[in-house]
Amino acid sequence: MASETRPFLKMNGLGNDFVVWDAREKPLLLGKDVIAALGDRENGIGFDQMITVERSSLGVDAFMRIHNQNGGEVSACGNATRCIGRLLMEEAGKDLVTIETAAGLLHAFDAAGPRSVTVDMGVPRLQWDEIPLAEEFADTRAIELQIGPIDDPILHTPAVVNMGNPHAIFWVKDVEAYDLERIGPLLETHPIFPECANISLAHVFDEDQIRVKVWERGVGLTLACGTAACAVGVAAARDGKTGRKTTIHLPGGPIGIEWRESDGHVLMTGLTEVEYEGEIDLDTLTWRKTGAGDTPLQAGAAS
Ligand SMILES: N[C@@H](CCC[C@H](N)C(=O)O)C(=O)O
Repeated sequence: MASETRPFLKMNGLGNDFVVWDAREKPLLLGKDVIAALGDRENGIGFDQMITVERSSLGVDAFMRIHNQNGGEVSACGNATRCIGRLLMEEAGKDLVTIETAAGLLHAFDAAGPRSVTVDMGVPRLQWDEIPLAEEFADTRAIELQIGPIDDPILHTPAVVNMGNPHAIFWVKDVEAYDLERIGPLLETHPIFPECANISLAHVFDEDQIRVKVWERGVGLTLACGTAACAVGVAAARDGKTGRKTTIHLPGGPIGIEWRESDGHVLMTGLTEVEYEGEIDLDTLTWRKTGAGDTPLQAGAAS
């Protein structure tokens, strides 16, 4: 029997990278172990998330399925929504598309600047049981972690926000002063988070400018996380640390966040990039590059 070869695209949003499959015509079902093997950076293609574009049962532009590098399926990915939004807009020649996700319908539209896309990520959920947390907290701006894995009082009082997925934000003096690779896994799996959580360290360094490092649930350290950027922007404004429009500076670059006053929606704007085209033999999991990606942007062209 002939082996099955499938084309894919490798993309990223500020370094948060994805393998993207088009499964609208031909479904693609991969097991957790296969996804984790493909996501492995040493022996596989290597990615933070695997994104499967499927037909929407609601009749919008597409459904986007998201798997973390460890093979677990999750509901939200901000950077991938911008990347898939760009692909669908280019394909249809439109400047606004609607993407169905497990977390709801999201609208993506062309932002000013080449390859820059804005996504309306909807309304953040802020109640303790919406995060979700394992016990009740009236105020989610700073919850008390009773069992702290780390001997540092600052790391016991995160703000928590759900942006379609759970986020905990630890306000620190300097994000560089912490070994996030060591503390990230302990905080991600803290018993207060029944579904685990994405962990951000954040500090405001100038007016409405926030430096952030993220340990992603099911992935690890990442160059950028769109939903974390949204969650940090919301947590900062809620706390009066910033206004409602912020720039979140991640290791991979800046993301613009607006927590819109009129309707409480969070708008996220940032760059997208096609790295290369590839194809994979699904029987042997051997893969190769088949085409080039975006040409580098001129210095100063990004916005
Ligand atoms: N990289 C993403 C978030 C991906 C999902 C996350 N790791 C989770 O488990 O919730 C983003 O850009 O938002």
